[in-house]
Amino acid sequence: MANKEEAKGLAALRRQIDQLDDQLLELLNRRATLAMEVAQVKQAAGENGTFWRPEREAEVLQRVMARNPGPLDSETVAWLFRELMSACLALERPLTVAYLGPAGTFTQMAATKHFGQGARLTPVSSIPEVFRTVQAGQADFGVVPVENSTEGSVNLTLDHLLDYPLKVCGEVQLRVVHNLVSAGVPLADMQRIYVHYQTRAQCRHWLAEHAPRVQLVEVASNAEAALRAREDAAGGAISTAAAAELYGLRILAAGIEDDAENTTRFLVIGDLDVQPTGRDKTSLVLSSHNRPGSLHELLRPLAAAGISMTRIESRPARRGLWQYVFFLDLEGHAKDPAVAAALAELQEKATFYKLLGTYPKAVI
Ligand SMILES: O=C(O)C(=O)C[C@]1(C(=O)O)C=C[C@@H](O)C=C1
Repeated sequence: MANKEEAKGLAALRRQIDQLDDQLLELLNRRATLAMEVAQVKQAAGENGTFWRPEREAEVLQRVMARNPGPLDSETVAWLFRELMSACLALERPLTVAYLGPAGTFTQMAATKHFGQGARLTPVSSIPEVFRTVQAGQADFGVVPVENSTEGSVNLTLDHLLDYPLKVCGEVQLRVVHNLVSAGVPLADMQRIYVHYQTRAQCRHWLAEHAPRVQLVEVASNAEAALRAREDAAGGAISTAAAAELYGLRILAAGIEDDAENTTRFLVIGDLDVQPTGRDKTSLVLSSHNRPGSLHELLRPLAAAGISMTRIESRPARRGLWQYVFFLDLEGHAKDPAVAAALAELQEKATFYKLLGTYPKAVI
């Protein structure tokens, strides 16, 4: 009897869900039709580049997160709307995105997080290759890792930002979870672990405690580590859960990164000027005279204008001995009047100055 009642209750609820789904379907397609009209407006205005508008997407996400009454949490709502916009954009004009592959890397996860499932993602073999592919017009945008909360900067990305005329059009933050995986061999019998150098550094303590005598073999990416372990009956890998699933490996230990907050920040690179949203960041690179106090003096306009610097990183300039360039991230958009004035002053004082990009802060 109770079961019959339960079935009746369930059927009634499901009828209501079906009704709402019909309404949602209608609304989703009405929204998609509007996005197609937006495409016509862009075309009529003579736009022939990408139709992607990161500032508008950030605004939509912030708006729905702020208005979300629950019980869905705001991050989930933002994920849903990200996918919705991705699907709408694919109807306007599909977007192509090159990322540091192979499939199953954190960079792929970051690219999907930022562009959604509607974008056509292409794995390429290295960070320089991402830059080259975008510069050659073979992809609209590229996604590369730039810094990790445990391990610091990805120098190859910084050096290429300096060398290429591409712009930073966005940032993506991703919680990075590492796993010990294998095709079957348990840790006790493992002779080798394939691991990317950044990952190795992020799991240093775990490896010292759990695998002190296992040989560590360095590979070019987290996904390659999984691929190598698949071919090696005595080898394991540290890799992503996505790569383990993709390549048919077992997860032996999950979440083995030393810092439970371990996060990587990625940059979107391309040839697009992104408009202000009110919650933006600006990235630039500069150098100063090699004199005591000159860096302090160079950065004074920022402090004077109350602009907060979220990051500063020095790298050898690779021209001249002990010459350095400084990578800076600031709060605000380069078009915000206070930021624009401070940047003009910086540019005047610096011996070298390059604006890398000005873009919305990561929303999710
Ligand atoms: O507003 C636009 O410019 C659109 O193209 C519409 C839309 C959306 O679906 O809301 C789609 C893609 C853009 O990246 C931003 C927003």
